[in-house]
Amino acid sequence: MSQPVLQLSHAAIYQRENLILSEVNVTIEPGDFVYLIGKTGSGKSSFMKTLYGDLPLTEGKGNIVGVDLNGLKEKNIPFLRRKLGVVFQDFKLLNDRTVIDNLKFVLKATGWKDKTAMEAKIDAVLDKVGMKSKGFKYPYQLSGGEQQRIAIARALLNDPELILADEPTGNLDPQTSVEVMEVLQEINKNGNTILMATHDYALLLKYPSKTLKCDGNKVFEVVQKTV
Ligand SMILES: Nc1ncnc2c1ncn2[C@@H]1O[C@H](COP(=O)(O)OP(=O)(O)OP(=O)(O)O)[C@@H](O)[C@H]1O
Repeated sequence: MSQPVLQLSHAAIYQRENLILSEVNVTIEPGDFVYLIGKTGSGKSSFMKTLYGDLPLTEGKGNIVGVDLNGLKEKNIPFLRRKLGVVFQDFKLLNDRTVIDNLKFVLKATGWKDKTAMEAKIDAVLDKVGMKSKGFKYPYQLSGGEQQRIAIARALLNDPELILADEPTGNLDPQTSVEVMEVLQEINKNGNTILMATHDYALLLKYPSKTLKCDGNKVFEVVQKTV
């Protein structure tokens, strides 16, 4: 049996002294595609931030990609982030350099040295998101959907055990959202585990999958009606 990529038990999530979510019990297995839904302010981002070490886990137990979230030290956060791929609503690409240089920047920052290996990896991740021909563009020369595909490529660079996507389609129109979702579905089919926070119910209906809901300070699994 393989280990879950995420296991939270009796976890509580705080923003400073404010309790946002309590009694959180969540398990994600390798290969899963899991949605995290809930109204604005229900705690989706706080949940995600706890998982990538931006908020400390002070109550309950948490293990993600083999890293213990309890007492996670500042100096171990880069190690955790290397094992995760994080995708944000606002892409967070560096506008002063090309797509290839954005990706190279991350590889160098995570210890890659071999130029040929870096080029091959960049080529491979751009291919996965259908953006091989756009490597020489600057982010501002790309559409929102294309920028998000580059952000997904960036998340794939270090072969993450889990991809955390926080409202990845939040800034995109419905058609572009579907295109980005197709990319996420494809990489999930190829074996990547994905947790995606969203409030886009149209996507949930179109691509049904295991769904967790934040509501009333709790997280629980909801069963989707497939029509
Ligand atoms: N930095 C912060 N300091 C204090 N409270 C915060 C902070 N960030 C968020 N909160 C509070 O935590 C609660 C949960 O917010 P969070 O951003 O996790 O919700 P969300 O479900 O992601 O909402 P949205 O869909 O709008 O992003 C809200 O009540 C919010 O006001």
